[in-house]
Amino acid sequence: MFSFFKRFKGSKAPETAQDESQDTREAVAEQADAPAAPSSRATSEPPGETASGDDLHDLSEIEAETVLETVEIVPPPAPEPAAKKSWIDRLKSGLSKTSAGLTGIFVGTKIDEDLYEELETALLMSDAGVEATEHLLGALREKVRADRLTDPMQVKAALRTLLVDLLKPLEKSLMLGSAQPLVMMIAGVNGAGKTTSIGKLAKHLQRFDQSVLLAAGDTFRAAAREQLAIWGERNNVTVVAQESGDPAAVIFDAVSAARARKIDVLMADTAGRLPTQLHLMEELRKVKRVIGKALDGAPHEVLLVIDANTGQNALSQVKAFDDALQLTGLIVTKLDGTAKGGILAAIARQRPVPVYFIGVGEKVEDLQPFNAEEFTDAMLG
Ligand SMILES: Nc1nc2c(ncn2[C@@H]2O[C@H](COP(=O)(O)OP(=O)(O)OP(=O)(O)O)[C@@H](O)[C@H]2O)c(=O)[nH]1
Repeated sequence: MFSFFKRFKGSKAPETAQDESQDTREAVAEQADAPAAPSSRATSEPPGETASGDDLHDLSEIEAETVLETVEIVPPPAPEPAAKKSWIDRLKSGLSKTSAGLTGIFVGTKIDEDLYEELETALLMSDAGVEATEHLLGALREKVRADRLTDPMQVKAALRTLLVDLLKPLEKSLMLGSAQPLVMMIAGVNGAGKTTSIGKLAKHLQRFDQSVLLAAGDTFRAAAREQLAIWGERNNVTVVAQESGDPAAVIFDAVSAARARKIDVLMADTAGRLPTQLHLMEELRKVKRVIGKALDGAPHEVLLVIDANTGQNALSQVKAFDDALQLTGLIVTKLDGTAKGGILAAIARQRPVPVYFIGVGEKVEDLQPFNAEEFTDAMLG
């Protein structure tokens, strides 16, 4: 069982350190009026004690010296009653277009060049890309030889192992509690699913007793701001928004508000943009810099949302946004109804940025943590 999120666990900080941290918070809060002013103190905050989750870890048991360890917290919450199908079922049906090309290959056949050729075509059609496809086929041929496999279903099992090995490094749980607020900046091209994913994630975080604040950093599209504001109202999540202006200023204000209100997680939406729009990419870099001025060490997470339908183009997006922003994670949306689920193999091979969540639909429970084994099983049928 994998965890939905992980919680950062550190020692109960000594009183003095807490006081210092408070001073630091106040000092930086004062800078909120001057967004351009450089941070005068480079103190990183000790992990804040979150109001929630105390039932899971008794902090008093932790030794005085700083011990940093990660702890798996509760598994994904039970799906809402309306969601009849389990996550695995939904993942499988979501990925059915991707798996359609791969599942039949191993049935009623023998291990020969035709089998490898068919597999190569299917992997390329799933947008796994040339590099990952060559890597998988080369390793598979080697394994068939070394293990003297004779049954095509054994070859399928070997492929499963290789695919899991390839995808495993992408598996990572989002860590909560390493900072308060934990600041997450979310970027992506237009329509990738940023705003919707932020909404879903906010709901998940609330279920884990995390207080959430949203920053409507998409100042470009009024409708996007309104979409987030309406969503926030309905779900009792505060949204910091401004009529117009600089996204960096909006997000700076939001970070200050999150600090003042002792919010657990701040998610900052940004306007969609193409990596080729260099001035807009520069704007994103500025947003990131300004967040760092509002809070040392922030943003703690820089997430890129990619639409799986865009296949190999999504890989280019990962590379470009990673070069510009040093991404910490990905959210891969719209895996339902795409035949291009193999794109995760391409990402694993060419730019292995961790995949925190995958989306297979529009409902809250359709966004879940990425698990390499589950994903491989759904992909191979
Ligand atoms: N089928 C499906 N649709 C999704 C998924 N994730 C998001 N969507 C839909 O994709 C559309 C675009 O989502 P948004 O969240 O508005 O995308 P955005 O990146 O914020 O778009 P911009 O604000 O234009 O940059 C919406 O209709 C969402 O419901 C998913 O996993 N599966």
